[in-house]
Amino acid sequence: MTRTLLDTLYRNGHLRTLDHALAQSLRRLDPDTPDSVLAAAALASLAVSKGHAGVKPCNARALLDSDDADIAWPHADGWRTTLAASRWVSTPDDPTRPADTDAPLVLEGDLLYLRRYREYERALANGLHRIASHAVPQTNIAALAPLFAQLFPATPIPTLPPQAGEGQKAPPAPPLPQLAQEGQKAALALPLPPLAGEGRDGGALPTQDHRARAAAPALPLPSHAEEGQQQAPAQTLLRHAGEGARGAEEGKAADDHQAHAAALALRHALLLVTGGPGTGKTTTVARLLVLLAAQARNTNAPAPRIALAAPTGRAAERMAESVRNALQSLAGGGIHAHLLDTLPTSGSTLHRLLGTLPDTPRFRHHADNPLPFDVVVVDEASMIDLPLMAKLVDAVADGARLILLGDPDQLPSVEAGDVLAAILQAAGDGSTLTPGDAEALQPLLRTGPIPGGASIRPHEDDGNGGDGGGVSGSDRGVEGDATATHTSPASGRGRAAGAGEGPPFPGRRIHLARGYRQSESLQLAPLAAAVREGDARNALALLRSNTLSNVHFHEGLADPLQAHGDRLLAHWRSLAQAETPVEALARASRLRVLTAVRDGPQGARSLNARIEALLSEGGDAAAPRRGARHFHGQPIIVTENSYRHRLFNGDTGILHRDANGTLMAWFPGDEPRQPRAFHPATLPAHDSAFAMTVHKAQGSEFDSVWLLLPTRDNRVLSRELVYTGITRARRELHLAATGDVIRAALSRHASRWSGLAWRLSSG
Ligand SMILES: Nc1ncnc2c1ncn2[C@@H]1O[C@H](COP(=O)(O)OP(=O)(O)OP(=O)(O)O)[C@@H](O)[C@H]1O
Repeated sequence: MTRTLLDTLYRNGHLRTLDHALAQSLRRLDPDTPDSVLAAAALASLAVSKGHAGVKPCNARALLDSDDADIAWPHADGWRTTLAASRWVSTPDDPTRPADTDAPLVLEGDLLYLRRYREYERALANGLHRIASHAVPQTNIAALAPLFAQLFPATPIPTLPPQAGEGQKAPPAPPLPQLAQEGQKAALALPLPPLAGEGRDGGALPTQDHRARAAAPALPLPSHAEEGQQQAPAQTLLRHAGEGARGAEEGKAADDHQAHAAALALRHALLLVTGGPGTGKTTTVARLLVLLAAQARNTNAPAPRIALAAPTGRAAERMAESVRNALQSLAGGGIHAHLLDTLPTSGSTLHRLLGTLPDTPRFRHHADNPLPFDVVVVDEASMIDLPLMAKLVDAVADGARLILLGDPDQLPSVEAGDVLAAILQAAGDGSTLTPGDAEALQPLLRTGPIPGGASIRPHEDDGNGGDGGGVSGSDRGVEGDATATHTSPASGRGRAAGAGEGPPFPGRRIHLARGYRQSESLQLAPLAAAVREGDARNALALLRSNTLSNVHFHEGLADPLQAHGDRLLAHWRSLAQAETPVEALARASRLRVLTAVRDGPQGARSLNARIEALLSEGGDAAAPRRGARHFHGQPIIVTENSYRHRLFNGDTGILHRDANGTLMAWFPGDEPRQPRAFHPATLPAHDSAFAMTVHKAQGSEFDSVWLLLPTRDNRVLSRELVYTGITRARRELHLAATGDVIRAALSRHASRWSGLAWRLSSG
C-alpha cells in the first residue's frame, strides 16, 4: 500500500507530534479531507516551529532538515487549487481584513498560514500603518537648529569624492531645487557615489583591503536629472554605505546618518534605526530624545513620556547603560540639565513594559489600555517575534512614536518572525530623503550643494506631506528558495516597497554603518564585514592570517574541551568562587561557549554534560556532585516563557548559595545590583549554560566567546548565525570550525517565509 504524504512525512521523522495531531484532528472532523490538505496543515504548523509565519507548499521540501527521496510532493499548482477549495482553508481577498474564523488555515497567494499567525501578521501590519500614519507634532523644527547643531556637531557637508580629473575644482552648485510640481512629487534616489579614491569606472582601489571593497556593488555616478526635472536638493543626500563597504570601510560622512535619523524622528512616528554593534544606535536615540524634550519645552508642552525596552533583561540593561553614558557625556558637553533630567535612564523587558498577566500570554496593555508613553524605544528588534511585535504595536497609543533599533544582519528571532527584516524591506533601505522630509528638515541638516545631480523617481505623497520613499530591502532566501522569502504571498516574488505600485509604507529607516566602539583588544570589524557579505574567501584569509588582534582561528578543531580544557575549566571553576550572586553573574558573562546546534557532538547539550562531568572530577570541596541537577556556580538558561516568574526563554542566570547557604537561582533584576532569586525547584524549564546556542545568545555579549561550529554542514548554519556568534565577543574571539563548514555557512542566509513585507507595502 502506498503511504500518503502525511504518513510519509510523519513516519520519516519530519513532523512533530503536534503537527501530526493537527492534521489528524482535521481528518477526524472530515474523513474526506484530501491528504494534500492534511499534509499542508501539518507543514504549516511545522513551519511556525522553524520560525516561519507560514509554509509555501510549493517549496515545502526546504522545511525538512534533510532531503527525503521517499516523498512524492504534489504538483504545486494542483496542490494550491486543492487547498483553495478546502473547507479548512480560507482565502481572503483583502490583506487588511480578518480571515474567516471557521477555517483553521489561511491561503494568501502561495503562503499557507495557521490562521492565528496570519492574524498576527495582519494585526501587526495594520498597527504599524496606524502608528506610522499618525502626524507627530511638527512645530518649531527650525527653533531646534542650535541644539541640533550642538548634538550633532560633525554633520559634514556631503561632497562627491574626487572624480576623473582629480584636483579640479568642484563643478558649480546646481540651482537650488524647486519643489516638485503638483502631482509630480518626486522622491530622490541618489545612486551611491564611488568611494573616495575609486576610479569613475570602479577601477583600481588604492586602499589596503581590495577584497572587502570588491564586494561592494558597482557604484554608478549620479546622473544629472533630466532637463526640466528638479535637481537633487543637497539636503536630500544620504550617503549610503554600499553593502560591501560598511563598517571600517565607511567614508567620513557616516556621521550624518546619525543626524538624519534624529531629524527624521522629529517628523515621523515610526522610525527604524539599524546598524551593527557599536554604530551609535543608542547614542543617536539618546540625542534625539533630548531634541524631543526640547521640542516639548519650546511649545510649553509636558515633557514626553519615554519608555526604553528590549526583548531580554540583559539587552534592556545594556541599552539603559548606553543611554546613561550618552546622557552623561551630553551633560559634560554643556546640554542643559533641565532637558536631560526628563529622560529615562533605565530600561525594561518588553514583557514588563507590556505588563505580563499570570499564566496567560496576554498583556495588561493593548489597544484598549494603551501604554502611557509618547515615545517607545525598543532595542534588539531583530529578536522580537511576530506575536510579541504584534502585541507591542497594538499597545502603542495613537499618536505615540515607536523607534525600533536593531541589527538586520543578525539572526532572526527564534520564534516565528523575521519581523524586523520585513519592516525594513517595506521601509526601504533609507538611502533617500523625500522632498517633503528634505524641505521640512532643511533648517537642521546643514548640508551643502551636491556637485552633480541625482536621478529622480516619482513617488506618491505620504501622510506627513512628504513622499513615500524607499527601495527594496534585501531579499534573503530560504535555502533552496533563494528568491522566495519576504515576498508577496500573492506574487511569490518580492516587490520593492514604495516602488510605485500601491501605497508605500510610511515608516522611515536609517542605517548606521560606521563603527565607533573602539576595542583595543579585539579587531573584529573586517571579519564581521566579510561574514556579513558571505565572503568566505576573505573571511578564511583573515582568519588564517592570524593578524586580527585577539581573533583566534582553531581550524578543524572539533573538541575545544580536549585541546583547551584547562583554561576553560579554570574559568568555570571560578564561578563557584564568587563571593556574591552579583559577582557570580558578572563572572559568568566573561566567557561563553556558543554552538550552532543544540544536539550532536558539537551541540550545546552534550558540551554542557561533558563540562559538568569534568567539573565534578575536580575533587575539591567546591566541585559539584557527579550528576547533580543543580549546583553552586552553575550558569543556567531558561528555555520557556514563564509569565508568572517574569522569566523568559533565553534569560540566563546562575546558581549561587545565599547567605544562609541555600542554593538559589539568580537572574539579573531591574537594578543591576539587585538580582532576582528563585528556588531552583520552582524554576520554569531550564538547562545548563556553560555552552549555549548562538540563537539563545542574541542580545548578550561576553568578554570571551568560543564559537564552535559542527564538523559537518547543517541547514541551520548561515552567515547570520556566524555573524551573530562572532559579534557576541567583546574582547576575544575563538572560532573552531573547518574551512568547508565556514564556506557552507556563509553561502546560506537564515531567512523566513512571511507575508509581512507584502502586507505592509499593500497598505
Ligand atoms: N558620532 C559619534 N562620535 C563618536 N563616538 C560615537 C558616536 N556615536 C557613537 N559613539 C560611541 O560609540 C560607542 C557605541 O555607541 P552605541 O552604544 O550608541 O552603539 P550601538 O549601535 O547602540 O551599539 P550596540 O548595538 O552594541 O548596543 C559608544 O562609546 C559611543 O559613545
